[in-house]
Amino acid sequence: MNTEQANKTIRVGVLGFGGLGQAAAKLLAAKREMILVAAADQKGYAYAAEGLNTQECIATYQSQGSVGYLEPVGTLSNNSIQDLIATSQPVDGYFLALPNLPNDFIPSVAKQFIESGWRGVLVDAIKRTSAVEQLLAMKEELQAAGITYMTGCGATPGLLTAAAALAAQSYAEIHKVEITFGVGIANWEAYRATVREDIGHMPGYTVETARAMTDAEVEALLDKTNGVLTLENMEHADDVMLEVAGIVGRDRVTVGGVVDTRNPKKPLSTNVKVTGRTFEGKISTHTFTLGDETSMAANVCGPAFGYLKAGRQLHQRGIHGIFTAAEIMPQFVK
Ligand SMILES: NC(=O)c1ccc[n+]([C@@H]2O[C@H](COP(=O)([O-])OP(=O)(O)OC[C@H]3O[C@@H](n4cnc5c(N)ncnc54)[C@H](O)[C@@H]3O)[C@@H](O)[C@H]2O)c1
Repeated sequence: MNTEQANKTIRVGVLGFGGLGQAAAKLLAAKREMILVAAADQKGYAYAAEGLNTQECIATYQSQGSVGYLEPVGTLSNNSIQDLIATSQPVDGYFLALPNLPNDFIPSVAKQFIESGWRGVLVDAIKRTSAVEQLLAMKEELQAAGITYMTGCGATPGLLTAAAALAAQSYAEIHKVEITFGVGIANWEAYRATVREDIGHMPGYTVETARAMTDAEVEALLDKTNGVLTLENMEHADDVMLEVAGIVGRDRVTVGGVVDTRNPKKPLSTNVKVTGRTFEGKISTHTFTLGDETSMAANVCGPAFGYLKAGRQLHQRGIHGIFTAAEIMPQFVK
């Protein structure tokens, strides 16, 4: 890499190295414009200015439980995010692939960044309306800290919310936005936080009860449903994001889906339907459907880095604060 390329390359960190964090690292390995320099999990972190070796990070995490064991670039720590930020190593932007358990965990990580004096781009794929609302309320603090924060930038919320914002342009009035997702994963342990957070949306469960469940209790619940979770009327941030973007009131946005935790095949095609009235008075529905061959990981991590690139451009123009996936176009990462 020559000096000019090195200056243009965006140095990225991934916080959380579970299902999505590892997928993010794999995705970045094939990119030229971004390089993975930092990764953190619950027990440690790794940093390499010239770029981390994705295979080694994944192998170390899977065999020893933390990237902190990676020689010679890893450090074990029970306060990995705080310690990583404190090393003052240059990182332009972070993807927060962390569990949002409890429901204010990711906002509390954003606060750590604000207090540290670090300046750059943060991207999350957070799902709950109330969590995005906590972050939106931090707008002025983020602005003052020189941070450009992109929230709700995964698949849903994220790619599908952005598709709804685009589809809405045909209409004079939007009547409803309906998001239906199908997720197929081979085993629930690959995406523990995602599955636990989904259980938190089921009748009779909350974020707290889902968080407190042991692995055996999660298994027992999944045994009863043959591994399938059916989710309806979820508290999903697509609603507040489309409302804040001025597109449609949150009461007109619904999100639900089916997650099969025992089969990588999607149980149904993920789609968003946007119904409205055109200026000529015609009622119509646009439908945007994701290809069944694309995985949840591809549909979350691709947009997350697309929004990180867009956030970087805003940051370089001195535009700080917080933006959602419904307000900004992601930039394709080469
Ligand atoms: N918007 C979307 O479309 C979308 C889709 C799927 C998942 N998600 C979200 O992505 C997030 C990650 O999900 P996952 O299934 O990959 O999680 P996971 O459970 O597989 O991995 C979580 C990782 O975070 C690390 N971690 C936990 N606490 C930590 C701490 N205090 N400090 C540092 N690291 C810590 C763990 O060690 C682990 O590496 C979840 O919040 C999920 O809801 C969003």
